[in-house]
Amino acid sequence: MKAVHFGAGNIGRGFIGLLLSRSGYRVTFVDVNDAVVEALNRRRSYRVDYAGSGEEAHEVAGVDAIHGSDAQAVAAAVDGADLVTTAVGVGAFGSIAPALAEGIRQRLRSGAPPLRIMACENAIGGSSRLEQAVAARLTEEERRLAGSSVFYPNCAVDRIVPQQHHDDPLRVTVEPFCEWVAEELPDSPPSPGIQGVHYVAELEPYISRKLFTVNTGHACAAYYGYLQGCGTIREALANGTIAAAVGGALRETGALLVRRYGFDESEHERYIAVTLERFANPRLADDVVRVGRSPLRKLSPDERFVRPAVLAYEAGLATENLTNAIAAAMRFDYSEDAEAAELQAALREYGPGIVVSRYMGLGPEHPLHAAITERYASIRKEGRHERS
Ligand SMILES: NC(=O)c1ccc[n+]([C@@H]2O[C@H](COP(=O)([O-])OP(=O)(O)OC[C@H]3O[C@@H](n4cnc5c(N)ncnc54)[C@H](O)[C@@H]3O)[C@@H](O)[C@H]2O)c1
Ligand SMILES: O=P(O)(O)OC[C@@H](O)[C@@H](O)[C@H](O)[C@H](O)CO
Repeated sequence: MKAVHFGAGNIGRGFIGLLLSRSGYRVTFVDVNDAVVEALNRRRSYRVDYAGSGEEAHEVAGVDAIHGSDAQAVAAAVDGADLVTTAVGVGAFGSIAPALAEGIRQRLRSGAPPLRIMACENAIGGSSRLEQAVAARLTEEERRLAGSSVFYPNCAVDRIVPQQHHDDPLRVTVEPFCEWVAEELPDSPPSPGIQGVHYVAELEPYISRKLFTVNTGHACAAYYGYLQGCGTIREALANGTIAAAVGGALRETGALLVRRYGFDESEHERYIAVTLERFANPRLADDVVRVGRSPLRKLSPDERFVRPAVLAYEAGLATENLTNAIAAAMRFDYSEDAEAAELQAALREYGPGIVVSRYMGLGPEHPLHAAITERYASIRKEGRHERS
């Protein structure tokens, strides 16, 4: 069985590629990082280390890579694939869509069997968004044919894989925990057996629980930590005030998740406790600037802050910790992050009110708008950020 995986980065090598290989797939990575593509093709294998479980390192073998700029080769690989996955970040969908569309076009011509494309990204409806990007590059007739032979199950993937500091560009250290939940689509051929993948009929509760617990809590720790000059998430959580703010935000999203999806309250408390233990893993140095990366994406309406805050507000639940964390995120001025630079430029040029309306979709009439802008005015950067 052949899998084509877009994005040979941290989660691509440390989670998706690893599980696919363990499940018997020959994995071809597609990436735009020259050094990673060259090393994968030269060595055909890489090593995954586990931070802290006593579990032995795993050698992922039988892999190769195609450079993303070689659109013809990428399309041919998609044409010959049994499965396609991605972990490139949703911002890169526009650049992988043309070669994916060409690969699908070739499959339609050759009468290839049905194909599943799973976007393993942190996003609600990630695969559906990729489907839209690909569909925009197909003709109406191709879209009709692809509609019954190319399937895009949405996914929730969870494993903390920090920025790597190995000399070897392929070696990757991951936390032992992992979870991959995928949608079982009606009217599609049976889902492939992939070790560790849990199929569900309805993904929304799972992606919401993951994004609004793991990622909301992570982002809170990152933005407050950054403001206090912390280098890592673990360091941020050692600060009692930050830990309390993260706990407060997770109580707010927790109340929403329990109310909206019927999760058992005590089981959800356990889920939060496990999440916080994972953040504090002493063998994993996770930089606040990695976790806080791309703040405009994280502050967008369907993401980890604004969506739970709006839904909680509409349900009559507390939102104070979430709105405070949004204000902290607006102070993320890490100059090496392009979105942080854009956010700070917009704040300077238009002011916080316009930024909240434009990027978060919360107009001045929304009660959360004033809560965020008032809190933003009182939050200051206290420390100088030190990278780990
Ligand atoms: N790292 C984690 O802890 C983690 C966990 C769960 C989900 N995710 C999600 O996985 C995705 C990737 O995150 P990551 O941490 O692995 O990031 P990363 O930067 O380590 O990896 C992304 C990879 O995609 C490649 N890429 C970018 N544009 C590309 C293109 N046009 N074509 C081919 N390759 C391209 C990059 O070169 C890089 O190797 C994101 O959506 C992230 O939210 C990350
Ligand atoms: O990948 P992002 O930028 O959406 O979020 C940063 C981290 O919160 C994220 O990568 C987590 O480590 C991951 O989602 C854990 O499963």
